[in-house]
Amino acid sequence: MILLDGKATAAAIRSELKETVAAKETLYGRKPGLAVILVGEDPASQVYVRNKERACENAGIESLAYRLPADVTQKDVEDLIRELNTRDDVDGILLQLPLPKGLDSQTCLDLIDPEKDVDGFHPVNVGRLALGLPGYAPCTPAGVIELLKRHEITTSGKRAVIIGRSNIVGKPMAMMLWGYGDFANATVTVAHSRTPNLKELCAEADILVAAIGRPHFVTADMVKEGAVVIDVGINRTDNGLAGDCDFDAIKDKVSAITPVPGGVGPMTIAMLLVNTIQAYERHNA
Ligand SMILES: Nc1nc2c(c(=O)[nH]1)N[C@@H](CN(C=O)c1ccc(C(=O)N[C@@H](CCC(=O)O)C(=O)O)cc1)CN2
Ligand SMILES: [Mg+2]
Repeated sequence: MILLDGKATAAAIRSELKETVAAKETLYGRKPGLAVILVGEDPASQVYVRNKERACENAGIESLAYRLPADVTQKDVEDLIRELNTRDDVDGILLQLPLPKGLDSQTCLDLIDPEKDVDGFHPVNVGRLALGLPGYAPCTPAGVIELLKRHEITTSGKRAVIIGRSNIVGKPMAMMLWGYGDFANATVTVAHSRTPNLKELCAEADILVAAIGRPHFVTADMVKEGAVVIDVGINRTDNGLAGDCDFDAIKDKVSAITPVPGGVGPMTIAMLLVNTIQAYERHNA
């Protein structure tokens, strides 16, 4: 069994990026800039934003954090995005999700300049991904692809099952597994809470991606012998962080598996840096 160590892989990517940034900074005369908007006090979001700021700092990216109170108006968030769109020192803009109740995240995401949309959530970038055009891919599924690539796991001709159909993970993951650059060509099924015979379906998967948000949902009987299992779940339980997969029960059955923590999560942040540097290069082109 190969442990798909996202923490180590992300660290390797981050150190490669640090060199790229140092070289580009000399060329362009300024550091890349990432604006991060965090609204409210959600504890998990605070952790992720802090980790993003730290990762930026280590890579030589200027991070500009905007921490807004939970009772901020929709208009104030929108005005901030409009201002960041015009700023020359800001290459990437990200709005940490979820937003507190009462704020409309899609309206905010729609306002982000697609060229600065390093999360890949703007409809233009979603469309570009669907069409196989250059753009920004969402960081979590992009991190999964990068983790597979760096472990020389191919997907061509394989059967992939994704559990979960979110805009952040399930939908873009499907698009990327069936065709993303020179990678992919999997046959993809997107399953969800109303999929009949879910266990049997999952048990046919060569690649199983769990992104359903339920601790230890994927049990040994749902996993094919020798499958590659990608656990995207990060569930906070009384016993600490738990993935969507029952790691201990399935680890001896699989050929490769991501741990939680230390799997897909750190890759998400590494891919955010990749997208930000890409935005910086395009901005300076
Ligand atoms: N604007 C965005 N919002 C959200 C995204 C996103 O990509 N863009 N994804 C998730 C949260 N997320 C990044 O924002 C994220 C989640 C988890 C991790 C991570 O490194 N997890 C660690 C565990 C850390 C912990 O919780 O203690 C791990 O898995 O090892 C990074 C980023 C939703 N919102
Ligand atoms: Mg991200």
